[in-house]
Amino acid sequence: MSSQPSQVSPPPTKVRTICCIGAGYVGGPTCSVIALKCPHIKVIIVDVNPDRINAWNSDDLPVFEPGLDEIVKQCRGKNLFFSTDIDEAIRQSELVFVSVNTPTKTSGMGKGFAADLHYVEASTRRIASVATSSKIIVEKSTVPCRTAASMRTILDANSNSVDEDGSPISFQILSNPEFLAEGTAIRDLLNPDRVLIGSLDTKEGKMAAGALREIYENWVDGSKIYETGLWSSELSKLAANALLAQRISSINSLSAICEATGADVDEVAHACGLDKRIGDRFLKASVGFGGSCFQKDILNLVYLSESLGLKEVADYWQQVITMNEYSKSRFAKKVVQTLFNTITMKKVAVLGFAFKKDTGDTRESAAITLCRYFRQERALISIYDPKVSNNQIYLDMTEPGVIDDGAAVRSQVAICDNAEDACRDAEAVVICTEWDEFRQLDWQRIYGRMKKPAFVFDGRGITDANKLRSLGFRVHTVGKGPQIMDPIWA
Ligand SMILES: NC(=O)c1ccc[n+]([C@@H]2O[C@H](COP(=O)([O-])OP(=O)(O)OC[C@H]3O[C@@H](n4cnc5c(N)ncnc54)[C@H](O)[C@@H]3O)[C@@H](O)[C@H]2O)c1
Ligand SMILES: O=c1ccn([C@@H]2O[C@H](COP(=O)(O)OP(=O)(O)O[C@H]3O[C@H](CO)[C@@H](O)[C@H](O)[C@H]3O)[C@@H](O)[C@H]2O)c(=O)[nH]1
Repeated sequence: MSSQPSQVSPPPTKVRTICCIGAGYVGGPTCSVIALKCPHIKVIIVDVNPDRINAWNSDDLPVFEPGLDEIVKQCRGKNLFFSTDIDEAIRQSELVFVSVNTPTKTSGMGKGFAADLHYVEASTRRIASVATSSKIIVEKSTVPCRTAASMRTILDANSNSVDEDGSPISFQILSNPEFLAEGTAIRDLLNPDRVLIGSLDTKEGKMAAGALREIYENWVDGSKIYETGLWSSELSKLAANALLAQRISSINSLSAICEATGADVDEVAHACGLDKRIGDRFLKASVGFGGSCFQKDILNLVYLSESLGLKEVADYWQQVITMNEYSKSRFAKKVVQTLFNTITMKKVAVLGFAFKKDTGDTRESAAITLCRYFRQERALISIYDPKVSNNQIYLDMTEPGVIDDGAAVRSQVAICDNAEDACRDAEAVVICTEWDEFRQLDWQRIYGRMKKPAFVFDGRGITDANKLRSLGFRVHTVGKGPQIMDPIWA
């Protein structure tokens, strides 16, 4: 060690070891793909939750994603490690991804809107306190615009370390938001539309961005890697989710007009999507969007706009959420009204509980909202989902803070091993998730075992309504013209 502290040690330019703080839906798959594509890099994924880490180290991974198992099995123990030793992983790494949860705040200032950043802050403080060499810190979590500035302040104020040459260590912060969608995470990670890297416009900032770019270039074409300023990168993540969710709320608002007029929302979406300026993707009418991101990130954008004094902007984006709530409640009301205005003690089968197909994730799933409506109406609910665990369903159905609600839920909600069992003796089938297996159900057999009249409420537009009607069902599909025009229904 030299006696005179020299200049601040610059950010690393070569990355040999990566630490990812947060072994969740993003950190796990993202860093597993990095390990797969960069065999020369050691990747350590860490978490405060030992159960999660144990699951990552087992045959039963905590996240279901098509293709993920194979990648983890191929890399685990070679250059991919899952650990609870966060400090050691930070120390070993030149680059640290912060991929922790940023849920909506449930109390205090900004309650119900602002992102709760305390997991990000805790991770940042931990990095500052244990690092003994300069590092690149990468915001992977979705965060409000200018979070990197707070992280930088915390890092600079809390790190007194010098590296092995006696130079004070430094941190460069990058924003590298993740755009994967659940259910297609591995496909999205292997072939992303773009990789966004935000950095400060300084020599050190650009060097750090270059080091991260080099990692992605092991499998992503350089032309797809877009470097921007830090604040643009942070805001782009919120903006992308807001624009995507806005499309769904737009088509769902039109589905209400379709139902009232006899227009068909799929035809309307197709006709509009043929215009290249609009495009045909992400225009599938549904019972409402779910997932851990859309609502949270829009609320975050609403809060940001309000904090900046931009009330009209906040109101504009808030409407996307309002329309989504309306879509769910409109659909639930349709079920109750159609079943002669009461579902008390009637058996309602709910097919699908995940927020979309090919995931076991239920966060903000429309099925939760619908089932809660049905519970309030005192229906008997039988649920089937191919991937969601029974415990998760019971957890989601239980009202927090209500005494003995767990027992009440179990007396009102049954969980079945397959769709046909869920539908047996039911008065209505409600399709909440577009699982492929629901497209191939034996509807004739299901009809034979249901109470009559037998109703199907298709919240995802995946059934052949005319075929079902020919079997005797009465069918409501979201966004499909008025039932008064259907002679069987009338
Ligand atoms: N889920 C998605 O599809 C998706 C996609 C893109 C971006 N994002 C964003 O990525 C972030 C992570 O989302 P997720 O779905 O992976 O969340 P998650 O809840 O599945 O995982 C976060 C993990 O971080 C861990 N953690 C929290 N604080 C920690 C700390 N101080 N030290 C170590 N571990 C800690 C938690 O225990 C948890 O396992 C969020 O900001 C989210 O908005 C999510
Ligand atoms: O045309 C559509 C498309 C989607 N959905 C619903 O919208 C929700 C969200 O779907 P999707 O966006 O496919 O899944 P997420 O995993 O929530 O991914 C979104 O949120 C992630 C977290 O920020 C981003 O990284 C992704 O780019 C963004 O698509 C689900 O309930 C879908 O059923 C519709 O109702 N109609």
